[in-house]
Amino acid sequence: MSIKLVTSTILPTPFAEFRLHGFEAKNGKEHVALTLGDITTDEPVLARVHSECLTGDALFSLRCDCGPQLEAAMKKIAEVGRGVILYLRQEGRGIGLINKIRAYAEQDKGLDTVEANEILGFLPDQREYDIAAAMFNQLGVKQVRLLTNNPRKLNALQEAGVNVVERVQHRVKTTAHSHRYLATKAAKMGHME
Ligand SMILES: Nc1nc2c(ncn2[C@@H]2O[C@H](COP(=O)(O)OP(=O)(O)OP(=O)(O)O)[C@@H](O)[C@H]2O)c(=O)[nH]1
Ligand SMILES: [Zn+2]
Repeated sequence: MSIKLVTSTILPTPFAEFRLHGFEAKNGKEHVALTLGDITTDEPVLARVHSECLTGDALFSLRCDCGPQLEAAMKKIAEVGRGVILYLRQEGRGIGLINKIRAYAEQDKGLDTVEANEILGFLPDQREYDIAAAMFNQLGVKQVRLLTNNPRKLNALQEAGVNVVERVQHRVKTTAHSHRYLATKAAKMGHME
């Protein structure tokens, strides 16, 4: 999929002063990347490919681990002084915000996160990672150390042409609310320790 880097600016945060890059995809979707330091050298770059989760990233939801994972990625990158976060607008594993709320309503009735997607007619995970490869390329990133526990994401990124030289574990604390969700991801979606 074609995507282009449109504009960049400074983004001061509590963790570091990042650069914020705005991308526009051909389908009209807008994505962003945060970068810190010189990520264009040959040394592998600590990287996180984060999928949008409005409820977790912005509304402090305890149903998932997305918000703490995003914060942890920003902190880890700030600590080493160099890295990149791609923030992909693939809300709800690609089904969109309203459908994710529908899926949560199904989970309120007892289904797990995979069954809820399926009963609504979706695959458990509809995300695509081709744009991530294109974004890394445009940012000049050559090799990455990827912060993830998700084997599907790892494979999809490699298939899309991203040179992942290392998988870096990216676990955050489980809460009483996210416990079942995380257990289902481990059991049914192969998420790693
Ligand atoms: N459809 C659906 N999407 C969800 C649900 N809970 C979280 N999400 C979405 O799942 C995505 C995050 O996916 P995860 O599998 O948690 O994490 P990941 O980024 O793939 O894996 P890691 O790299 O290990 O964190 C975000 O787009 C969330 O909006 C849910 O119950 N149903
Ligand atoms: Zn989430």
